[in-house]
Amino acid sequence: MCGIFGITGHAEASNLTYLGLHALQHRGQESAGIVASDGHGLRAHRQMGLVADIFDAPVLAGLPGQSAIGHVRYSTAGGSQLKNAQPLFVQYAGGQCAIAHNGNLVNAAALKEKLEADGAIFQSDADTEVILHLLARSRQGSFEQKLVEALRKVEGAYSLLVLTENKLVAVRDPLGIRPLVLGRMKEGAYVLASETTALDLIEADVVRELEPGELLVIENGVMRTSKPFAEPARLGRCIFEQVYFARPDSVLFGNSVYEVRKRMGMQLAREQPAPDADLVIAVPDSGVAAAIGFSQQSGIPYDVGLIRSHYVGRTFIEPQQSIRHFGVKLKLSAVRNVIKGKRVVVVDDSIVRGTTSRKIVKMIKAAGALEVHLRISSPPTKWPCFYGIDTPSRQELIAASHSTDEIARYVTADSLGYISIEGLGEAVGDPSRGSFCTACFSGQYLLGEMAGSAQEANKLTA
Ligand SMILES: O=P(O)(O)OC[C@H]1O[C@H](OP(=O)(O)OP(=O)(O)O)[C@H](O)[C@@H]1O
Ligand SMILES: NC(=O)CC[C@H](N)C(=O)O
Repeated sequence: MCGIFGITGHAEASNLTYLGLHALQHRGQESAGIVASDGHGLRAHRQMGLVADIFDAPVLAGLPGQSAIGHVRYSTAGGSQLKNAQPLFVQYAGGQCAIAHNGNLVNAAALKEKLEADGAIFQSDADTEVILHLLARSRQGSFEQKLVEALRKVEGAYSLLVLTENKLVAVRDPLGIRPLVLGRMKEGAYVLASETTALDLIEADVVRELEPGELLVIENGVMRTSKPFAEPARLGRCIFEQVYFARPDSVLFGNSVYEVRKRMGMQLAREQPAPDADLVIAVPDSGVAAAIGFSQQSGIPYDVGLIRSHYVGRTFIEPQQSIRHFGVKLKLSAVRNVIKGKRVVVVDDSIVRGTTSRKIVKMIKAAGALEVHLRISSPPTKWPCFYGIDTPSRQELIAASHSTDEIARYVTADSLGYISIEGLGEAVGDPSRGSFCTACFSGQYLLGEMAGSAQEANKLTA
């Protein structure tokens, strides 16, 4: 999913970027990087691993300047390798330029093939690099015009931060698939981040979300915006951000993520009750808000039945299945005294591959539960995402090939119930779901060429 953070007009730009990336670590754990500008040139530091392990005082001191951008990566295009770590950083005829990208471009492979046939030499496998090549080759006059020309050629999801010697540019794709929010510090510095939680940490005020199709330039402390640089045909905000990705303390697409998740849990309790249960527990972390909502709606008491180790990250976004498998066991353990002898409702936000649920149900039964009723606060995930979530093929998605009853048997639950897609729409405050992309649940990919590319790619990987 990736997290991006940028700041301009602050003497501590790279230190604050470090803090911002820390707050966005849940969006990507594979690699991280910061590129800073002192007004004359750019300096970069990128490495595999977690933010806290990569950056220390001497490294940050080597990134001086009043502007910086940073990235935490969860790979969706290109392997989990240092060469694909972001921000990508290049020198071209127009000067120096770094880019940090959240999202996924669906026509990157076709564009790359054309650029390579024309002599371009790529340094990474990441989709993001095509934007830099298109920008460098543009014959337009200004930097912004070159960037807009490049962006008109790409399709898919992109929230971007672009840094040059003297400009910080922020862009959100016309469908507004991934989030990007603008903030301001008391001293006047402008800040941009994937989620408001990063602004809260550095005590910046939230100004507003970037609009879909907006391009915003900050240069010498002055901000100007061109909106839209591309006309939005419709909105396609990622509903899975609300379900799983974002931190619950963030305000996303105008709503508190915590409140939205709690409403999902309440709706789930109305649609999929478990009247004879004694106890509601959550699969931490992303199932907690929904479990509290389920408990409040149903009147069944909530308790902490699973403990999460603080030293293991998110298992869904680990790149390899083998690590993911192991991660679940390492990460969660059951509280026997809470669970023993009870009929337990277990609430989680999603079942993607089924790895987590199967292990958890077994763990809870081993801890002495009489019955386990699994309740999921999103509909069955049946379709791959091409816009920034790493579920490239239908084979990996258990609900693509199994009915709810079959999944219940596979995970050894006594019952399994998902929220309906209509119920999810109610919970996110958009009953028609017209402003969201729900392709992972509905198979209805976004309109136009993107849908074509996505379905084509789906055929290739199915
Ligand atoms: O069906 P699966 O393929 O196992 O994936 C689904 C699980 O992955 C996520 O948890 P994760 O550990 O990534 O994140 P969290 O700690 O934020 O809940 C999600 O909350 C589900 O529990
Ligand atoms: N998850 C993301 O936003 C990934 C960004 C970009 N597509 C990459 O793989 O590096």
